[in-house]
Amino acid sequence: MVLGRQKPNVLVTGTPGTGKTSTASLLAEAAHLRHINVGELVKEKHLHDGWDPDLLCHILNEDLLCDELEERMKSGGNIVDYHGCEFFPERWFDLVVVLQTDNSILYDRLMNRGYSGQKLQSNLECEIFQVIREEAEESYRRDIIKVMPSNTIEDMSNNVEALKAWVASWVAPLES
Ligand SMILES: Nc1ncnc2c1ncn2[C@@H]1O[C@H](COP(=O)(O)OP(=O)(O)OP(=O)(O)O)[C@@H](O)[C@H]1O
Repeated sequence: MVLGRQKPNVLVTGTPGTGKTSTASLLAEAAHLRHINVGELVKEKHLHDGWDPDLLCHILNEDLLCDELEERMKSGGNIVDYHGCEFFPERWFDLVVVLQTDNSILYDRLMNRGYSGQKLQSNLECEIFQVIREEAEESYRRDIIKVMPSNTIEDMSNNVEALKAWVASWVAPLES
């Protein structure tokens, strides 16, 4: 495998509301990595095919997003934050973090954000059925996946500390 990056790329994924953006931004600061909030990037650079009126979100154009990210990923040192993971090239990531939140806690977080109806329901089901965890396990090697609880602030700070230590001990794989 030819990689050539001097810092690792980390994917932080999980159901909306599990704490990806909060965790990724703290980790970026702690480990001196670049945080890429995919939802924001998609809006900012119009990497979508319009608006989904049922789910009330942009319809991601995966090809445009991957083209946009390719160069940044080559140089390494990125934390990518997104609620999906199966369409990114596997070679981009050295670590895939799946955040998980107990359903009653997630319910409160999503309600606080004003989610309701189908959007609330589909996100809660996504977490109950561990859709993102399965997606990660089908898309990446098991040994690079870390499933982490994200129920409390203490969980978040433990996760950031553990991930910061992982980044500090990361050694670039030998190119061949
Ligand atoms: N581990 C945690 N403990 C307590 N509160 C948390 C935790 N993780 C996230 N939160 C809170 O939950 C809300 C959602 O967090 P955040 O925006 O980071 O989630 P997200 O997974 O990035 O969501 P989205 O995919 O919609 O962007 C925020 O108000 C945040 O402060």
